[in-house]
Amino acid sequence: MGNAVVGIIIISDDSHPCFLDSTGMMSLPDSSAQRPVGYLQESFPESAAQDQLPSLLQSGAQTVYCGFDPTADSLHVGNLLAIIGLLHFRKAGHHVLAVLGGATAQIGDPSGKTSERERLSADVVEANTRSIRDSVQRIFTNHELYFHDSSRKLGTVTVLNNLSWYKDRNAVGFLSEVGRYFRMGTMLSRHSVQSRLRSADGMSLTEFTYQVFQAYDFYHLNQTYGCKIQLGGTDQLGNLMSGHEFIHKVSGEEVFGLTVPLVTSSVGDKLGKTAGNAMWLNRDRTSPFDLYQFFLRQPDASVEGYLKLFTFLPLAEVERLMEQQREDPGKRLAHKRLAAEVTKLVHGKEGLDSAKRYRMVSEGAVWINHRRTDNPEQVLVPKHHILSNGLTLLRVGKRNYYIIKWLSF
Ligand SMILES: N[C@@H](Cc1ccc(O)cc1)C(=O)O
Repeated sequence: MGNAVVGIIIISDDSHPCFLDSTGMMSLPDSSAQRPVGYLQESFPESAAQDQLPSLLQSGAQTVYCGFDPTADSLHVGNLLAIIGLLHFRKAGHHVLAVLGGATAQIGDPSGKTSERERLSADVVEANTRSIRDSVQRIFTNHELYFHDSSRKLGTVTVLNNLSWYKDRNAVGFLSEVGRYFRMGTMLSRHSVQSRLRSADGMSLTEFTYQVFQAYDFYHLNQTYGCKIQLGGTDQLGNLMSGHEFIHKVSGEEVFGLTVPLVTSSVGDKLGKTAGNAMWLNRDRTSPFDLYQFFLRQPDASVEGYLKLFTFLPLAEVERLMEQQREDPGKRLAHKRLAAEVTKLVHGKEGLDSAKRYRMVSEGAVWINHRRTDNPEQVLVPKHHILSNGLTLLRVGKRNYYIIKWLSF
């Protein structure tokens, strides 16, 4: 299977998801609220793109899942697109499962990695899982609060940890029951395996078995929640295929895998991972201000695409913004809107407000003790900014003066 877009799913605002073909043609007559954004890159099986999947989605509320391995204590901007994918499904009335890989993070997914990552202890994974669970839940709540039209019924959200269905299993039972459905030839043919086998370090048995666990997760969710659709980044295609084949062999049921595109910057870097500086979704790693600035700084050529992918703005609104941007590019209205929408989704209204407050600082609209400052990291550092009389003079913009009286200094 190549990288061609084989089908683009549109999850409309009116609870009637419809399917697009690769030319972007929509199959539902009322297109006003829909977003032909090329959201889903590939579907598996490929043939399902045109008919089985659209009819499944239109037959009633489905359960869709996406997994995230807690290999760090925060997700990053690259994961956001998959979360937004789940949110689109939810918006269209489908139920979504966000699976945190408390078990799979201990195995380590070789997909898209050039070398094996260091083993993570169960304790570290558990702490990471807690932190990621909080932020994923916050994003779902922010979406509900700020981006959802309450007249429409949202699907449910369930956050799960795959450790819960592995912790009581033993290795002998698992291999004896599940392992025999997996054929070595097929497993070896996966791109993630092939590329690693060719590398100098090769691949451990632990990593090699990763696809079995992700396939079993899909099976478990299919049995427990009737889940028939798994969403993942493009590097997940092999794991999605393993799940599809496994479920088909065990139960004869047809399930589907969908991938969201890997977003790269205009110079081809993975978005948010430039020069090793990941843009994290947890605010103690990347502040709302830095996240806001990151989107504000995106090149002009990317902003329209990002507005479609990372925000829930109706397409007509995106077009209007781009029109205004073309009329007065210096105002960077489209960038500001993009930055605001993403910051609000990730950090809520309070996070956005704090990002904007700091923006005033970085634009040089803040004076401390008559000195203009433009570094948000250096605003009100007690050692530097408290005058000998225990006061600090603060000016924000042209007219807002404040006297801060410090109770202890
Ligand atoms: N393998 C996925 C995460 C994942 C984990 C468990 C799953 O069941 C599904 C997906 C990734 O690395 O992005």
